Amino acid sequence: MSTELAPEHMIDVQFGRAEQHMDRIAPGLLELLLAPRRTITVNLPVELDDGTIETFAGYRVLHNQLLGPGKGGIRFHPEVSLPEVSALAALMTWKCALLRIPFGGAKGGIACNPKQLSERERRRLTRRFVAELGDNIGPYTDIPAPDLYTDSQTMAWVYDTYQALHPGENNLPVVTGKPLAIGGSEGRSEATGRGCVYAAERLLNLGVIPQLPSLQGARVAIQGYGEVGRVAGRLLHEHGAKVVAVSDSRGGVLAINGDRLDLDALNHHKADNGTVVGLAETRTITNADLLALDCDLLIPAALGGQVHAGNAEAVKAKVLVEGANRPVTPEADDILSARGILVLPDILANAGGVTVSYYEWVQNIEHHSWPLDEINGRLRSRINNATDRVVARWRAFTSSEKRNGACTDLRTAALVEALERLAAVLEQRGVWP
Ligand SMILES: NC(=O)C1=CN([C@@H]2O[C@H](COP(=O)(O)OP(=O)(O)OC[C@H]3O[C@@H](n4cnc5c(N)ncnc54)[C@H](OP(=O)(O)O)[C@@H]3O)[C@@H](O)[C@H]2O)C=CC1
Ligand SMILES: O=C(O)CCC(=O)C(=O)O
Repeated sequence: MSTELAPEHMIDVQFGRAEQHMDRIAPGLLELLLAPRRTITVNLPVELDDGTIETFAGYRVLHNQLLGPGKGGIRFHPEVSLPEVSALAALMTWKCALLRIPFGGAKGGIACNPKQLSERERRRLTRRFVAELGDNIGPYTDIPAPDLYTDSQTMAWVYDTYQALHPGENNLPVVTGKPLAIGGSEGRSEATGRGCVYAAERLLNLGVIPQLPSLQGARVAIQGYGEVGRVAGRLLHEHGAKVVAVSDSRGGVLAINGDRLDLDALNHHKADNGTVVGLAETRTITNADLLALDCDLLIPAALGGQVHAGNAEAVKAKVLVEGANRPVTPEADDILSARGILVLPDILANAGGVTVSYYEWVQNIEHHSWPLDEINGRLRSRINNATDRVVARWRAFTSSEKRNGACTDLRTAALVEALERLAAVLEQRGVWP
């Protein structure tokens, strides 16, 4: 892997860029906001359906608990590694601080190919992972949730395994993103895609791109057609935008004549064929083509490191909305910024998921459930508030900071906003003893 794509490089550079704007906190304490508090590696022997045993590596990183229990998803993917999970855990700390959610950051993952495992194998793998983690997760210490290639069913297995090991307690808040019947929240499965749309809408409404004042008529391309990309596409369509192209791991489709895709037909096609490729009235394109399409909004909603120094010059969108975690490298950030292309950063754009996870956690503790309208209303006001603060800080970056070469993009503004909150809490709490 090139240095540019290394997860620790991305996080270090992003953090360093924010640090240049912060003078209130001692350097030693600032480092505490970068380094993970605890990393766990477990080896998970699992019996496959054919009776053979395979051992999988699993990771859980607790990055920081300054604001509350660690919080973050569990992903299943062949490229899961400890550096990647650590970087994603740091993003969770910064995301929760930015959204003013009383959680710290954490992340987990298992290096596996979920598409080659049966449902029973994935269930055994999940149960073994939770059993190995033991008391290193808990309702008030470290709370998992869904991420790439995990879903509400996976979270039901997490809950059930933890509950079996800790009988007699209210363990519902140990994991979020559960099915509704097992203490899940209304709106959680849609929340990340919905949050992307709310953040993008607010950004445009704040007038940051005069020639694109709203989502109405905006041409959108989406990389990744899973939980995040699919929901973002549908809601953008409902807001009057035109989804012209989407992709998944097998390739992409572009509406013929640049017209909008028929999303109902697309969903049926994906359900029947396992891919978006081959939808009627479309032209097949590659993922590389999709990232370079002439459109207003580009939403990377799949893997990290997709927009990099090698392809950032080809991007033609006016705004990138980071549905995925860390899809744009720092080197690409520089290129996009120099070309006047805005990047709505992951810690804001995809924060809808953890926001509604927080609501699920509160509902579980209160033994209560809130209606969907209330959840979506709370989500919208929290995303709007965070977007307003990020844009205000971005606008306040002075010309002297720009002259001195400090990074003054939306990502840096969001990170400074998050780190200043963490730094203030760190100072108030004091360093033990
Ligand atoms: N779920 C959540 O609540 C949150 C998710 N995120 C981030 O959003 C991103 C997507 O997550 P989510 O939607 O939940 O995941 P899903 O597993 O539901 O969907 C992932 C999608 O990405 C596609 N994909 C995988 N590999 C590639 C590739 N190489 N090129 C193009 N597309 C690819 C998949 O294709 P295929 O369908 O062919 O497998 C699938 O359509 C991740 O980065 C995740 O960390 C961030 C915050 C919260
Ligand atoms: O919902 C959550 O708690 C975390 C979601 C997540 O992993 C993320 O925002 O990247």
